[in-house]
Amino acid sequence: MTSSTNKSTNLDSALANLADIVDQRRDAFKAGNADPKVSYTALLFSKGDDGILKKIGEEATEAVMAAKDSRHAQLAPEQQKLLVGEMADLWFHCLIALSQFGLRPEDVITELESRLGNSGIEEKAARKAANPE
Ligand SMILES: N=c1c2ncn([C@@H]3O[C@H](COP(=O)(O)OP(=O)(O)OP(=O)(O)O)[C@@H](O)[C@H]3O)c2ncn1[C@@H]1O[C@H](COP(=O)(O)O)[C@@H](O)[C@H]1O
Repeated sequence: MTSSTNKSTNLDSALANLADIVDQRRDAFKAGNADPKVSYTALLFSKGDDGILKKIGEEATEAVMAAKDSRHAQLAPEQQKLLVGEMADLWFHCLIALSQFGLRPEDVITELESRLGNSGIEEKAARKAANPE
């Protein structure tokens, strides 16, 4: 597996390039120029909000199950490979959802970057204090 000190790919550009393909498929599908029988991406867009969001739930569950399997197998390489595959499926379907809602992975990266250095514990405590139930 790739370590954080051995980054062979540019994460930003990899996600942006895939999002470009997804957006192109979305626009082509809307224009009647992408066939859901040929393009899996077009097939997802043909299912609309509910179909796309349902798929994220399914892929998230598959990723959780793969992670449990990998832990059970003490992170054996074959199980780790399956887990990476399931996480890739989940990320891909998240890109489809972002596209469906007119958003980009850059929006998510900007949000994550804005949180850098902010303690999650402190952020949650401040939110609770501002909105006590
Ligand atoms: N990155 C992906 C990608 N990742 C996953 N998938 C598809 O997502 C689906 C995963 O869903 P499932 O888990 O339900 O698949 P499954 O396990 O085969 O099905 P089940 O047995 O669980 O029912 C599979 O059909 C995968 O092929 C993807 N399909 C497309 N892409 C990218 O999107 C581009 C455009 O794809 P098309 O629109 O199909 O041309 C491709 O060139 C790729 O770069």
